[in-house]
Amino acid sequence: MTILDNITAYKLKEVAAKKEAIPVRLLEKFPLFAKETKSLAEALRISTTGIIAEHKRRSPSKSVINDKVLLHEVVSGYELAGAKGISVLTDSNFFGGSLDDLLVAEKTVSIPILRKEFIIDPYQIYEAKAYGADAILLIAACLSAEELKQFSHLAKNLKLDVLLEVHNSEELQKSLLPNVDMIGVNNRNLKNFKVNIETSRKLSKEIPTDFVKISESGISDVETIKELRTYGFEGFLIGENFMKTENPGETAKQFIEKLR
Ligand SMILES: O=P(O)(O)OC[C@@H](O)[C@@H](O)c1c[nH]c2ccccc12
Repeated sequence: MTILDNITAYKLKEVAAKKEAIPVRLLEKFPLFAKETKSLAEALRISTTGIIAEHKRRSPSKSVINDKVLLHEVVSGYELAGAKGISVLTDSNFFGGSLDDLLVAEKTVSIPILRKEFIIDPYQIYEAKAYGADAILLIAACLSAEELKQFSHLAKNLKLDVLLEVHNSEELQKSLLPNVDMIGVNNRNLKNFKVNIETSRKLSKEIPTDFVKISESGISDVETIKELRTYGFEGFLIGENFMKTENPGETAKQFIEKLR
């Protein structure tokens, strides 16, 4: 069993319980369900820096990253720093996040927000919308080609942007779908947590230009970003490098200034 298998097995149980507590027809009545969403893909396309800054308290690979800072201070700091999108981890069991985090982020910033979650059921896409997300993450390693198709179609119907995450060519081949806006190459292998930026360089050539290319995980210096831009990447998802410091917003600000 890999950690990803553990997480998805846990998610199946979690989602079954949630569906009982708040069925989709109730989610559809949440005030934020009617909110007009903002496109993360568009925001990245017109940006010269392209940073998506992530709020992440802990992770299975690093345990605690930062549980002292307040989410609203982190995300407002990220926005002020010039981030083009905010990623909020909503998984509680493995990452210490919650849907309340998403609500607080939505109240705090006006840039697009990505719900970072292990989505294994369409229910979670309705939930993302009800709690104020503008975009969702789909992970090719957790889903079949048919599920990727169905889930991205549903997200588009709900006016949510789709970031589809891949880690190898095989996953990429089933991910080039019409309702996908952004392809994210995860430099971290979710099966063993090893980080290798080469994954982005290698897969970049196989991603058609109609998708916004995003490089995710393990990015800690601006030189890497400048280099990855030459491979066509327009978005860069950064969590730990900001979160591990006392003032993530300030760290992001100094980082983004060096990119301008
Ligand atoms: O903290 P990092 O190494 O900068 O990585 C951020 C982000 O890419 C990472 O948290 C992530 C990428 N894909 C995921 C899927 C699930 C949970 C987390 C992730």
